[in-house]
Amino acid sequence: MSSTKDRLDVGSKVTLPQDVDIRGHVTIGTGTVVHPKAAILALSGPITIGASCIIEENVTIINRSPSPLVIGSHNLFEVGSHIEARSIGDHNTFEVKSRVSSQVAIGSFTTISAGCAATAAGTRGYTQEELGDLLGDDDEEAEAGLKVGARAMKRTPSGATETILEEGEEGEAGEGGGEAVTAPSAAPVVTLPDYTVFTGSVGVWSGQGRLQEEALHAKHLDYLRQAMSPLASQLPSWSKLDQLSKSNKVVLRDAFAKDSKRFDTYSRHFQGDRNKDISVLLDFSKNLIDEEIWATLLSLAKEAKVEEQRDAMFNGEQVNASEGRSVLHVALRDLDDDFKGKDKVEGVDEVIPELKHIRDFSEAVRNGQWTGYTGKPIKSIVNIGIGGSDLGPAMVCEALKPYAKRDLDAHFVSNIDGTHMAEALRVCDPESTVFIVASKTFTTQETITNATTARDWFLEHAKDKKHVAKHFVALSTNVKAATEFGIAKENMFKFWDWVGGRYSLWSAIGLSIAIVIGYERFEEMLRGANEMDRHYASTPLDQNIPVILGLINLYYNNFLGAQTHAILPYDQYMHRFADYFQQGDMESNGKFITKSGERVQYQTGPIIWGQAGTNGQHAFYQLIHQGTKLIPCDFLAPIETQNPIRGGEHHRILLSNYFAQPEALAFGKTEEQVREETTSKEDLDNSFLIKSKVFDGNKPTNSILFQKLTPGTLGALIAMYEHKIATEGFIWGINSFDQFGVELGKVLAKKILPLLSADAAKVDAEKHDGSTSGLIKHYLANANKKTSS
Ligand SMILES: O=P(O)(O)OC[C@H]1O[C@@H](O)[C@H](O)[C@@H](O)[C@@H]1O
Repeated sequence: MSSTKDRLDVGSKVTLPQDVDIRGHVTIGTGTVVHPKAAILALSGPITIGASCIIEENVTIINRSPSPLVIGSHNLFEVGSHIEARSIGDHNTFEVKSRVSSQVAIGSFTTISAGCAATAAGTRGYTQEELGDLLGDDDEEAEAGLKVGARAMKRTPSGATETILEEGEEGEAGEGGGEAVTAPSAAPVVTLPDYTVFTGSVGVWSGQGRLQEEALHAKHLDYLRQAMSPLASQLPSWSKLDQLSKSNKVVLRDAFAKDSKRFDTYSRHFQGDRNKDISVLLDFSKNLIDEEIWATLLSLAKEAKVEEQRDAMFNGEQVNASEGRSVLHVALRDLDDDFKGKDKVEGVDEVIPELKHIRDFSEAVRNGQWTGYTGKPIKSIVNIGIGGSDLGPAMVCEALKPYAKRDLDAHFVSNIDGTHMAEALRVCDPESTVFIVASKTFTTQETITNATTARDWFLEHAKDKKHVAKHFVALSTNVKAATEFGIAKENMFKFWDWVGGRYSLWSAIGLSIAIVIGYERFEEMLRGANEMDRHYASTPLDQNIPVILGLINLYYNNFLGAQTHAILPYDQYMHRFADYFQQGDMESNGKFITKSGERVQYQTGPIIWGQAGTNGQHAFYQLIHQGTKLIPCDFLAPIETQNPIRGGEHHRILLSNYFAQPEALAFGKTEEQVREETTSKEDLDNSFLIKSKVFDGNKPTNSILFQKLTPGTLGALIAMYEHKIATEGFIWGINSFDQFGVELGKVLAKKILPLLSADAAKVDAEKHDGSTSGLIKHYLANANKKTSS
C-alpha cells in the first residue's frame, strides 16, 4: 500500500524502540519518545512529528493522503489513540483510545478525551464501511469506534455543529454555527480551534494551568527517557558484536604484519589546549579489534546514546536517578565556567568561594601562620576518612610527592582497625598536628570512631576543649553532624550532594592535597582534569579517549569473557593509582539493575587491580602471559621522570620494560622460535621444556604514554578514567553514581556489634545463620584469652 519509500529521519535524543512499526517517510523531532508497539505509517504522503512528543503503546498515526501530515511539538498521544488528522499543532493531548479522522485539523492546546472520536461528521452514526474508511481499522475496532463516535456526538449539548467548522472558517472557541458534515468521504477539512476540550460535549479550556501542564509533560518525558532505555543487549550493534566476536578472530601478529599503519589508525594523542604540558598518547592498536569491530563498537556507543547521557551529566540533570541527584564533579574543576548547564544546580555557585577557603587555610598551615594551641607551627596532618574520603587524597599525595612540602608529614587513617590510628598517633605531636575529618555523610562508623579517638588523644594532652578548634577541621556535606562533633564553623569545608564520594577529591575532600602540594598545584590538577572534561564533552566518539577506553574494555568484558582489568603504571609515584580506581570503577559499575529497573542480561563492571611496574612483573605477570585467563591491561608511563638518577638510566630501564611487556603480551613466542633459540640437544628433546617456553601472545593491552606526572597531567589522567567508567555505565544502562551495594554489610555489622559484648545465649536469640552464629560464639569463647607471645 505504501507509495512512499521507507525513510526515517530521527533527531537527537529520540527514544525509538525496535518494535515500533514505521513505514514510509517519517521524520521524528528532537527528544520525542515513542513507546513499543506504536505504529507510524506514512502510507502515502510523509509524516513529520515535532519535538518532545510522547507516543504511547499501541498508538497509530497514519497518513493516507499524498500531502504531508505535519504534527507539531509537545503533543501527547496516549495508549491506543488512533490519529489520521490532517494536521496537528502543539501541546495537544489525545487521551486513551481517542480518535481523529483525516478530515480534522487540530490546532494547539486541544484535548481529545478518552474514547472520543473527533471526526468531520455530524451526529448521525456511520455505517461500518464508512468508519472503516475513516479510521482504517479492522472490523472489531471500527465497531468500537462507531459506538464511541456516536456517543461522543450525542453528548454534544447543542449538536455537532458547535465543534465542527468548515474549512477556512475561523474557529471561535465555544461558538456555534457551521454545518455538520454528513459523509466522511465528501467531508471537507474542519479545524478544531485552540484550547478545545473535546469530551463529546464541547468545552473550551480557559488556558489556566497551561504552564503546569507543560511542566508535567516535560517531567513525563524525562521519566520515559530514563525508563525506556533498552537493555544494551537489545541494541542492534550488540548482536553484531556478539557475532563478530565469534567470527572475526583477530590475531595481532597477522594484523600488524598486514597493516603497516595499524599504530596510526589505532592511536590518539591528547594535548591540553590551555596547559600544553599535558600530553597523553593512547596506543590501542594492540587490541583484538579490526575495522569492523571498531566501527560497531562506535555504533554501539551511538545507539546507547552515550553522547546524550554525557551531555545530561554535564548539564546538571539528575543522572543519579536512584538518589535524585545531579552528578557534577566536573563543576568542581570548571574554573573558567566552560559548562553553563551546571549553574542551575544548587550549590554550584559556592564552588569558587569554597576553593578560596581551601586556599586560605592550606596556605596558613603551610606558611606557619596557623599554629597549634601552644603556638607551634603544624608539622603533621592526619586525614581521617575512608573510601572516597581517603583513597583519592592518599593516591594524589603519593602521586604528586615531588611537589610536596617535605617538612610536613601527611598521614591517612581509614581503617577502623585501631592499629591504623595507633600507628599514626605514635609519630604525631598533639601540639603540631591538624586532624582533617573527611566524610561526605559524617556518619560513617569508621571515620567517626577514628575521629573520636583522635579527639580523645588530643584532649588528653591539650586538656581544654577550646583547643579543638586549632586542631580539627571537617570536610563534609553534613554541616549539622560536623557541628555536633565540635568542629568550629570556620573550620568546616563543605561540598554538595552532587559530588559522589569516589569523585570527591576535587572538592573540599582534597584539602589534604592542597596542604601537601600547595593550593596552586591543587588548582593546576583541577584545571588538568577540566582539560580532559572538555575533550570528553566535545570530541567525536572515535577520537574521544575516555570513550575509546570504555569501548575497548567493554568488548573484552562483554564479548570475550574477560573478568578483570589490570592498571599497571610504570611510575612508582602512581603506586596507589589502581587502588583508587578499584573504588572508582567497581563501586560505580558493579551493578546488576538497569536504570529502568530491569536485571541486566550481561556482564557489567570488571574487577580492577594492578600495581606499579616493574614490581608486578616479578609477581603476577606470569599468569597474564601464560595463564588461562584473558586479562586486558593498561600500561601507563611518563616520558620524563621526576628523578633522573644515574643520568636517567633507571628510567630508561623502567621504560624498556614498559615497552617490552605489551610487545611480549601481543606477539608472544612460537614453539618454532623457541626451538630456533635453543642450542642444547638435550633441551630440544625435552618437549615439556620447549612447550613451557611458548607464549601464545594475542594478549590485549593499551599503552598510555604521558609526558610527565605533573599535577595537570595527573588531573587529566584521573578524569580520563572517570569518564571511561561513566561511558561504560551509560552503555550498560546502569546508574554508575549510587552505591547501595555497600549498605547491607554496614547494617548487619551494627546488629552484630552488641553481640560481641554479650553471651552465647544472646547470639542464639538473635537468629543469625548457623555459620555467623558459630563464628561469633567461637569469638566469644576465646575473646578473653591472652596469648603470651
Ligand atoms: O565520605 P563518607 O560519607 O564517610 O563515605 C565514605 C565511603 O563510604 C562508603 O560506604 C561508600 O561506599 C563510599 O562511596 C564512600 O566514599
